[in-house]
Amino acid sequence: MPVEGIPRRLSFTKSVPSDRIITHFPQAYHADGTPHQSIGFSQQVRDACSQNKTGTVGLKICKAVLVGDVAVGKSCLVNRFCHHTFDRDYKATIGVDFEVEKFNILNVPFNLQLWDTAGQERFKCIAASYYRGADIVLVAFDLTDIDSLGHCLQWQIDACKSARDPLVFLVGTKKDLMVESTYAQVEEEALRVAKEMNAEFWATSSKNGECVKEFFFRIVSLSFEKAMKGELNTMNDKQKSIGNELIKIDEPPEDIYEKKKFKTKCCA
Ligand SMILES: Nc1nc2c(ncn2[C@@H]2O[C@H](COP(=O)(O)OP(=O)(O)OP(=O)(O)O)[C@@H](O)[C@H]2O)c(=O)[nH]1
Repeated sequence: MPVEGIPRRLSFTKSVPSDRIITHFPQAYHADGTPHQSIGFSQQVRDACSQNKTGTVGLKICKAVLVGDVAVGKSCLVNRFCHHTFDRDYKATIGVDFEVEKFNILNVPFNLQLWDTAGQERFKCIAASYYRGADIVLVAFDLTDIDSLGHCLQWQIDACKSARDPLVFLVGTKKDLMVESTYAQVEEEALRVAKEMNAEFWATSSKNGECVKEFFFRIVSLSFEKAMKGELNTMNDKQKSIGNELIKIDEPPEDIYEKKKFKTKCCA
């Protein structure tokens, strides 16, 4: 099925499952919990996608690392999104696990590489070696454990050390275990921490799936928009430098004038 409003000529949709096609910009979880104010893909990005001027974006893999305290629910979050499963038994992650998810955004292929790291102290060294070059840092905490929220800033600092100006998200897990009144208090504190981290806040449940798909669609869409804008800037810079080269070629080099002057002088 072609995506509505998007040309048929590209058939990337075929290699991507139908539930990984993004045609609309997903909204933030909480209006006060995000540093990203845009409510849609920019016109510049939409135009580039519809004209198939996407450069190398479709070939790149966007790297996301998921960090946070032990047993906050990182692996469950990944498994809910990638495999639609939930395991109530705790199995510690040894070092790291990773998944690759293929998306189609505005008819452009976009790949997400998701690194699920171990929260246990003894694996921290191994896990940290996978932070390098991350485009996205996801810091998870357990909504029922306020201490895990308190450690998020440090997780962010550690993960961002070797990342490349990443988008940062603060994600609360196990929302199904919260009663409304307690949740409201935790959310207030989480919004404060998110602001301090310049991160976008989300609250999810891997048990019942609440907001899990929306969360991943949001991170991948923001990342796509950022990658596209970077690519368009690079393409503009290249065009400008080609333009400058042409101007240089049009103008005769200075020494031609010098030779002419010399000739005139000799003939006179
Ligand atoms: N009720 C409920 N339990 C959850 C949820 N997410 C995770 N859990 C439980 O929390 C425990 C830990 O989950 P994991 O996903 O293994 O935690 P982790 O953060 O990956 O742990 P490490 O790999 O040790 O860092 C498991 O017993 C899960 O079943 C959730 O959304 N709701």
